[in-house]
This record gives sequence, C-alpha cells and structure tokens, in this order.
Amino acid sequence: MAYLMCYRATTGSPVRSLCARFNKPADLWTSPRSPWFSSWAPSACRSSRRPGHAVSRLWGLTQRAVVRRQTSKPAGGGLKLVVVVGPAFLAVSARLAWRVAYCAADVNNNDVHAGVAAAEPVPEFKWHILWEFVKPQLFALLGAVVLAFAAAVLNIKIPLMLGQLVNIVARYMREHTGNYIQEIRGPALKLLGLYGIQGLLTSGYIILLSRVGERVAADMRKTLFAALLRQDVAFFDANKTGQLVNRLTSDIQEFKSSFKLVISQGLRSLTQTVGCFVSLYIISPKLTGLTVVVLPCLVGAGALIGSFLRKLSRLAQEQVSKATGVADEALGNVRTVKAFAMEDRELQLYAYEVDKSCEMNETLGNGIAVFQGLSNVALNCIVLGTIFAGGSLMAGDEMSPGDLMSFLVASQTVQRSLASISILFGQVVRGLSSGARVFEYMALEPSIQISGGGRIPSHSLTGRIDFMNISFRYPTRPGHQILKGFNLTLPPAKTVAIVGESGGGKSTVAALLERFYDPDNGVIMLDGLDIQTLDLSWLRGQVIGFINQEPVLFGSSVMENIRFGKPEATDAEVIDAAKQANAHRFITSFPDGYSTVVGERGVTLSGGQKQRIAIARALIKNPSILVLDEATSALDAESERVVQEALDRATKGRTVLIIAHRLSTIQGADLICVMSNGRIVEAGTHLELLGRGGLYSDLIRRQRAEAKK
Ligand SMILES: Nc1ncnc2c1ncn2[C@@H]1O[C@H](COP(=O)(O)OP(=O)(O)OP(=O)(O)O)[C@@H](O)[C@H]1O
Repeated sequence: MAYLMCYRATTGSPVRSLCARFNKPADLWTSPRSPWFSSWAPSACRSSRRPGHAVSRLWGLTQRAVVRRQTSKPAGGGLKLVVVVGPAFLAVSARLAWRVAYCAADVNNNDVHAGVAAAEPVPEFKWHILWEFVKPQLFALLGAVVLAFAAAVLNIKIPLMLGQLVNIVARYMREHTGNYIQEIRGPALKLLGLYGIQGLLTSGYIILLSRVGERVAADMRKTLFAALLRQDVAFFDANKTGQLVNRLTSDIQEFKSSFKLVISQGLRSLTQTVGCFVSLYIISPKLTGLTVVVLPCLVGAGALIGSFLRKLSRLAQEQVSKATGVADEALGNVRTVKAFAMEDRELQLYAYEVDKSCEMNETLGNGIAVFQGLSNVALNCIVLGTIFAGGSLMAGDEMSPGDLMSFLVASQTVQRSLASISILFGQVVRGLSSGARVFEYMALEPSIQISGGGRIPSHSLTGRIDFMNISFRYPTRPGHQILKGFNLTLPPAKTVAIVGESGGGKSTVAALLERFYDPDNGVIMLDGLDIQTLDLSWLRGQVIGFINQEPVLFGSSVMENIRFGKPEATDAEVIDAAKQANAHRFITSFPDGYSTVVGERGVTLSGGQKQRIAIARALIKNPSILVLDEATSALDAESERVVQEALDRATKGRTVLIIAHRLSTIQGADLICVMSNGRIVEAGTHLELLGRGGLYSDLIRRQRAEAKK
C-alpha cells in the first residue's frame, strides 16, 4: 500500500497535498532508498488515531530499518523473527478461537428446540440414507464441487500475483525507468480477470449448491413426514409432537446448512489452507516454519476457549427453550388460564425464566465480547509482526516487498480458511447429529403396517366382531395390564354398549378394534377373519367409523372437514352426510355455509356442532361398524338431544360399539356389558342387568344420586 501511495504522490495525486499539509516535500516519496515514511509518517501518525496510519507508519519504520541494515550490517537473527512472528500467529489462533466462539454463539439464533434436541443422545449417522437423497442431485453436486475447488485454487494464485504487482511498483520506485502504466497494465488486467473468473465460479457453485441443498432438504422433509405418518399410535404415545415437528423443521434446516457449508466452505478452506501454506513456504520458508511450530498450540487454545463458550451457549439455549415452553403451554391452553384467572401467575413464571435466560445470554455475550476484543488486538498484531519480521528479512535481502505483500495476503487467507474450518467442525458435528436423528426416524418400521398387502374380503361384510381372549398392556406402560382375557361378541347390525368404572379399559377396547394397537394375546375377528390379516387402510378407511368425545377438526372449511372421511365424495354426498348428522341446518345458517372455515381445531364451532360434523365425517364413508367413544358425554342437554338424534339415525343397520359414561344414553342398546378389572363381568339388556342387581344397577344408582345433587 505504501508503495502504491508513493506512486500516487509522483503522479500528482492527493498524496502531494497530504505532503504539503505535513510540510514535507513530495519527492521524498519518490526516492527508492529514502526514509520517506520515517520522516513523514511519524508526525502524520501522531496527528491521527486511525489504525491505518499506524500500520503505514510501521511500514515506514520497516523501510527505514531496511535502509539502515543495507548500509550497515546484514539482517540479524532468527530470535527476532521468533519474537515477532510468535505474537503474530498468536493472533491467528485468537481469531480462530473467536470464530469458534462466534460459531457457538450463533447457535442462539437457531430454533429454540435445537437446544433440547442437542441434549438428546445422538444416534449413529446412516450414510447410505444420505446417499439416497444425494443420488438424484449428483450431477449438480459434482458441478458445485468442481466450481468450488476451482475458485479455491484461484485464491491461492491471487496473493502471488499481488506480490508481482507490488514488485513492479517497487522496481519503478527504485529505478524510474520504462513505462510504468505499460508494465503494470498486463499483470493488473490478469489479476482483474482472475477476480472476475473467481466471482463467476463462486456464484456458480453457490447457485448449484443452494439448488442441491434445497432439493435434498425438501426430499428429506417429505420422506420424514411420510415415515412419521406411517408410525403406529404407540410411537406417538412415546414421542412428543413438538419433538417430531422439530425433526421436520430445525433438524433438517441444520443438516442442510452443514451440508452446504461442508461442500462450499470446507472444500474451499481446505484447498486454500494447503495451497496458501505452499505459497507461504515458497515465499519464505523461515516465516512458514515458525507458523508450523506455533500454530497447533494456538489452534488448541482457541478450540478450548471455543468449547467453553459453546457450553455456555448450550446452557443459555436450553434456558430459552424452557421459557418458550412456559409461553407455549400458557398460550396453547389460554382458555384454561383465563378461566382460572391465572394470567398473572403465568406471566410471573415466564418472566422468571426469561430473566434467567437473559442473565445467561449476557454472560455468554460478555465472554464473546472479551474474546472478540482480545482476538482483534491479536489480529492487528499479526500484521504488525509480519511487517516486522518481513522487514527484517527484506533488510537481509531474503525477501522483496512483493514477497512480503504476498506473504501478508496469503497468511490472511490461511487465517480465514483455518477459522472457517474451525467453524465448520462445530457445524458439521451439529449437522451430523441432526441428520442422524432425522434418519433414525426415517428408518423406523411401525409394528402395525398401514398398507402391507393385507386382504380385503370379497364378500359384503355382516359386521360381526369377536374379541377372543384379549390381553393387552400399553407399550409405554408395560407394567400395567389393561385387558386380561377379554371376550366380547358384537352381533351384526346390533348396538353393544360397554360401561364401567373410569380407567377400566373401555376406550382401550375401541382402540384395539381400530388397530391403533395390537393385543399381546388373543385375536379380534371381523366376520370370522383375524383383523391383523386384513388391509388396514381398508379397515380404517371404509369399514370402521369412529366418533369420540372430543372430535378434532382441521382448520379448513366445513366441506373439507366432512370430506376428510371420503376424499372422493361429491358435494351432494357431503351435504347428505351432514343432513344425516343433523348438521345441515346450522351449517347453512352460516354466511359462508359449507365454505365456512372452522378455525384451528374447529375452535369457532360449539361442542355440539363439532360433534355433528364429526358424525357426518364418519357417516360419509358409510361404515359397516360404528364406534362411539363417549360421543355425547361432553355436551349439554340440548346439544346431546340433537346429537343423539343424529346418532340414532346413524346407527341403524350397522354394528355399533358404544363406550358410555352416561348410562342414560345407552339404555336402548341391544347388549350392555359392564367392564371391571380388564374383563366383562356382566352383560345383558338394561332391564336384565337392573333385575340382576349387580354392578350395573350400582352404577345406575350412583349416577342417579349424583344427578340429584
Ligand atoms: N396411550 C396410553 N398409554 C398408556 N396408558 C394408557 C393409554 N391410554 C390409556 N391408558 C391407561 O389405560 C387404562 C385404561 O384407559 P381407558 O382410556 O381405556 O379407560 P376408560 O375405561 O375408557 O376410562 P374413561 O371412562 O375414564 O375414559 C387407564 O389406566 C389409562 O391410564
């Protein structure tokens, strides 16, 4: 730079006016051996606090030293080099470590769930699954690799060409012969061309890589979602929804970022580090030798500090997750919070967690700030040290000014490359962990296959169901036996009700019929066929209609919600099902009729309205078997009447299993079974059971007594 400034002074640039300002003749700049800067720069630097001036001054001092040495004695010892270059490379590692820390801090910007995920045990990374996703993008990926590699190779060439330019300037300063413009034009244009090509290569590989990354991520998301939907209900009992959604979002995002980074930065940094080290060695083996000795210690120190800050970051992140969890729960259950007037308590809880997270993040911020400050000091020392050491070598005629310039640029490139490798390392570890978690779920095979080539009976179903000697425990609670030798027959086109104490296993019977779980022992037969041998999609999609106590609607229109039961249904079929379910009148009373959007989980509808839409959704597929799991127990008397009316109509001609709490709703059932201790202990019609004076009449008595209270 100083040489370039010299040149500008000779050609009447503003540097002349600078010289005039400091009362120095401009020709001081033009003399090859003149201590131009030593006479000019000190006063200039004293009058300016800008670091650029200080560096220029240092350069000037170096020049003066070179002159002195050239006129007195040869350049002195390696000790000076060690003393000077040591701190310089301390700066390299400081910067490196700062980058590691920055990388750790960057984790804060990720999805808060990532912190929770990071704390989980990491499964093994399955490379063959990755290969399946990468294979379709192989050409684009190879293209990106080639372009990235080429861009990196050019980066090695650039410092050497810069050195050539500086040498031309220096020679011209010394000798004042030839045509400067003519001499410098060729190499300068070459360099410009190189910059242009490098820019094009960089854009090219980024475009390709981004395409590959996005497509791989999209394919992974689709495959993972399909894999999750394939899992049986037991899987969802054991895994939180938030955690699963996290796999789809932040884990795949994290993996994609790492994937792109490895190809772009990893490849570039490695090539540049190796290439620039070779360049450094060619320029000055002495300086490079010192680098090789000092660097490992410094990298180690940097990594250590980085890992400490990363730990801090992890803790801070977990605390943010905790705070988010509180907010999530409060907002998700806002009606309950409001009903109990607990807004203030929730706010206090949230504020406590947020304050804690703020404190931790502040500590982390302080750590990073100190580290960054130190590394900035060290970073400036590297320039300082290199100029000192380079000056020393120049004085001994071991280096030209161009070499020093090349060394500076190449060593900066090495710094940058090593810093990005250190970032990359952390990122790759995180990316591999995220990928491993995603692939783990992709590889999971459900114990109950939805479509597995099961049979679909050719005859029309009568709808007879037999539960034969069923034993069952929930997979998540293997120590608790729910059903023990459970036997029950549902005759075709009859209504059977199951009643009994709460937690006795009534809903479990319905869940087994739907094959949400398979029994540990025993078989469930449909028309004499084991349901485990039947096609599950057919069984759930066409044979069994299920209506439960809290129907869940999707946030789409009424029409779409009813059609969910039979995607190919026409509008007329939807309306017909709504009529059967006593829902048509209230739907048409809405301004948008069947196009009314029901809001998240049907929040804009009353309980009775939701239930009737759910009945319509079940009826539209015209199922042979209907399972009603306490379908009216959450409704008020009027809603229950309307819904019951719809149900009475819906159950005609079908085999119906009713799980009931309110015994008044099942008195007309063909068979009432009383469950206790995981098996049927009483069965008969309402009147028969009352006459027996057993458990059923006890239940009736208790409910009547409660109703009178
Ligand atoms: N997904 C599950 N995982 C583990 N245990 C479960 C699960 N679902 C229910 N249980 C347990 O199984 C037992 C029977 O539950 P179930 O819902 O079948 O009873 P229920 O008779 O229908 O009760 P209620 O009348 O109160 O609805 C209970 O002890 C319950 O805690």
